[in-house]
Amino acid sequence: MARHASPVQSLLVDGRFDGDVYAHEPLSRHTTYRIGGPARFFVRANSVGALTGLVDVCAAEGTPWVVLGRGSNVLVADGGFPGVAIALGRDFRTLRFDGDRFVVGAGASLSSVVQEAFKRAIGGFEFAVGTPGTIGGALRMNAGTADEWIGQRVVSVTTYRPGRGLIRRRGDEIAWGYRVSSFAADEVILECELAAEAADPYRVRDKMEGNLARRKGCQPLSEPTCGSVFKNPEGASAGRLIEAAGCKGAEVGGARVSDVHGNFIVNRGGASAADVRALMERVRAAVLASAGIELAPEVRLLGFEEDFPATARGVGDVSADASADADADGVRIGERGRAVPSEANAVFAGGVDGTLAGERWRVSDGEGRVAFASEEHGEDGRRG
Ligand SMILES: NC(=O)C1=CN([C@@H]2O[C@H](COP(=O)(O)OP(=O)(O)OC[C@H]3O[C@@H](n4cnc5c(N)ncnc54)[C@H](OP(=O)(O)O)[C@@H]3O)[C@@H](O)[C@H]2O)C=CC1
Ligand SMILES: C=C(O[C@H]1[C@H](O)[C@@H](CO)O[C@H](OP(=O)(O)OP(=O)(O)OC[C@H]2O[C@@H](n3ccc(=O)[nH]c3=O)[C@H](O)[C@@H]2O)[C@@H]1NC(C)=O)C(=O)O
Repeated sequence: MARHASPVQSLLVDGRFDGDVYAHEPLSRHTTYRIGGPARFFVRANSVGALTGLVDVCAAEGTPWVVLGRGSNVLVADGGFPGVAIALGRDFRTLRFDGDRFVVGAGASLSSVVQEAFKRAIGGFEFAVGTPGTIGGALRMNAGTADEWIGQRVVSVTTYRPGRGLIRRRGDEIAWGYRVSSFAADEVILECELAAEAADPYRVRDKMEGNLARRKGCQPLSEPTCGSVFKNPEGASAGRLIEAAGCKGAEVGGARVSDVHGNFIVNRGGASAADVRALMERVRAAVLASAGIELAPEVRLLGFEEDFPATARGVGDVSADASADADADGVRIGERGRAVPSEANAVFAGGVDGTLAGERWRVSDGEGRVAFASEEHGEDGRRG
């Protein structure tokens, strides 16, 4: 080990760290856009202990870190990300049916839940058919359509926040808005329970087939994209505005505004992040000029030095975004439950036992700090 290794490096090069560690890993390998420069470290954390130990060390050391799902809604800068990009491995990929609910690890794919619901004739997940990404990403973004979103199905979510520990909230204690939720910026979603209600299997199948056919008809699903680039402005459609502004087919380098759907920018092969970003700016300016509407990005930008203009309010800070929206627009968020300070929701504080990622664990003190009762993994996530 290098003499001057930082605590983060020491942890990651330790052979007992429960996960896979890649130094200078190109994030283009981990995004659906196939775009993005290297992360200083790309880490697949396989257990709760490994994950919490890692984010604690990053937070203490001031090393930037981010949690990625399938990279389906992110544009990573060509220069990469100078910190630790964390993906959720083994223990976070679980999916269990528990009578009236699914218990799902945040690293499981959204589509695995949709398929399991289909097999068991459970309704309420048909809207997500064909939607990429993990459950963690879906909860963070409150994935969905205009009428249905994942937050509606949430019974509870368990998260980890450095300095606060494990937090479990009921679904109605979380603010769910349009493509936004009230989790704090440094909160990692670990696991959730989703309501599973029996439904007519034929209706489930028909609804899924209808949604998939509609999506195939109007989205460039076979090309590398990040899904919708911009959020729909209140009462309007970003795709329609972009088409009306004459931007369909516009290109910068290898990036092109899809001919199929105006709100998709496709990587035609070899597009750089700078190409996509420049095209986003061009589209934003064109819509502002033609319709007087400022489009805000739905895609998350990672590793860029300058914020995209419309993200100036709380970049990457969904909780700031959500509470601001909740105040400004009680209909979209407020009526579905306001965010409650996380301290009030640390239901496991005080030593209450629970299960997480299939292991028994408990919280050791009233501060919400975690200590694992698990025999398999120690407190710092290293194999015993
Ligand atoms: N309808 C559609 O066709 C499409 C929908 N999508 C949706 O976009 C979302 C992207 O999912 P995915 O590819 O997994 O995510 P990404 O890898 O794209 O990550 C996007 C952001 O999600 C947050 N995130 C991901 N996992 C976690 C976690 N466990 N805990 C906390 N935050 C997390 C991070 O936000 P932060 O930076 O704030 O930490 C991250 O920057 C999904 O909801 C997907 O369904 C994406 C493309 C198309
Ligand atoms: C793709 C994503 O989510 C999608 C999700 O798949 C679909 C499924 O209902 O609904 C949203 O798209 P959307 O609002 O663009 O839905 P669409 O039905 O395709 O378009 C809305 C309206 O705009 C029109 N439209 C769309 C594109 C276009 O180039 N021109 C146009 O006129 C359509 O004809 C339709 O009347 C989500 N996008 C946003 C920003 O909310 C994503 O999150 O990444």
